[in-house]
Amino acid sequence: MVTAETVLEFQHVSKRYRNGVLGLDDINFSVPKGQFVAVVGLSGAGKSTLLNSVNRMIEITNGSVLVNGQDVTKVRGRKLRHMRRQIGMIFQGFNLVERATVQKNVLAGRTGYYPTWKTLLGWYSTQDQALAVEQLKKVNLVQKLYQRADQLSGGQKQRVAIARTLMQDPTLVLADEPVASLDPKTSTGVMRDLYNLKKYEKITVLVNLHSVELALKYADRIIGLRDGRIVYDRAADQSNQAELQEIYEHGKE
Ligand SMILES: Nc1ncnc2c1ncn2[C@@H]1O[C@H](COP(=O)(O)OP(=O)(O)OP(=O)(O)O)[C@@H](O)[C@H]1O
Repeated sequence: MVTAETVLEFQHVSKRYRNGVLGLDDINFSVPKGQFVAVVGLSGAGKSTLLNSVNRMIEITNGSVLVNGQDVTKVRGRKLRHMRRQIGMIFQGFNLVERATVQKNVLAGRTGYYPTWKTLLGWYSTQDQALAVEQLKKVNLVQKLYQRADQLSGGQKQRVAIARTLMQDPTLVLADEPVASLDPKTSTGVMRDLYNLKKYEKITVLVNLHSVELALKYADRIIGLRDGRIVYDRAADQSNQAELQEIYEHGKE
């Protein structure tokens, strides 16, 4: 049921790819405001398909996805652009403009608020430039403001991506394997920054993770996928490693 506090809701969502593969098979769940959800499962279980169906990077074939009560499958044009502003995305590969400065990369998060010609010319208000500094402070990277992105470590790049997302002022952040290419210590730092989005900004976070250990450590709730279906959905503090292991058994692989 959708309440005023529900940020994300999947209602009977299925996705069949053109080759016949059922990426998602009747997915139902809702996420209240400020919850940190980890989605775990084997490679090919449907985690990316699930995440990408929220901001319409893929089109679902059945059901509805609601963000803040609005059915994302029904919005077009300006409304779609507006809806996408509410959804921040964090990727495994960071998706920064490597040759641009940290400042430019963070300001790019504001793109949805400007006409395209202004962003192409790099015209951002002084207010937004100050905001970029504020966001970088939150991820402890303000000292890198004028450094080029390609000079940063993987962990620093992901934190720039988090600051960029904050510029959007999102209500929901989706992170697809955000720490998959980082070492364990750096991963912990990035996970903590994601956790802080929930803690200090009350942002709802949905993160695809390979690591059950990280899911148990940072998430409020763990959703397990297998062959496109939800096979596990429980609070993290009521979960244990042995039960979670079940998600990884009996799969196709
Ligand atoms: N564009 C596509 N066309 C056809 N089938 C696809 C496509 N993308 C994904 N699939 C299939 O859909 C299923 C779910 O894939 P998905 O990438 O969502 O899984 P995942 O859990 O994110 O895996 P990984 O961790 O490897 O990214 C898999 O069987 C996959 O092969």
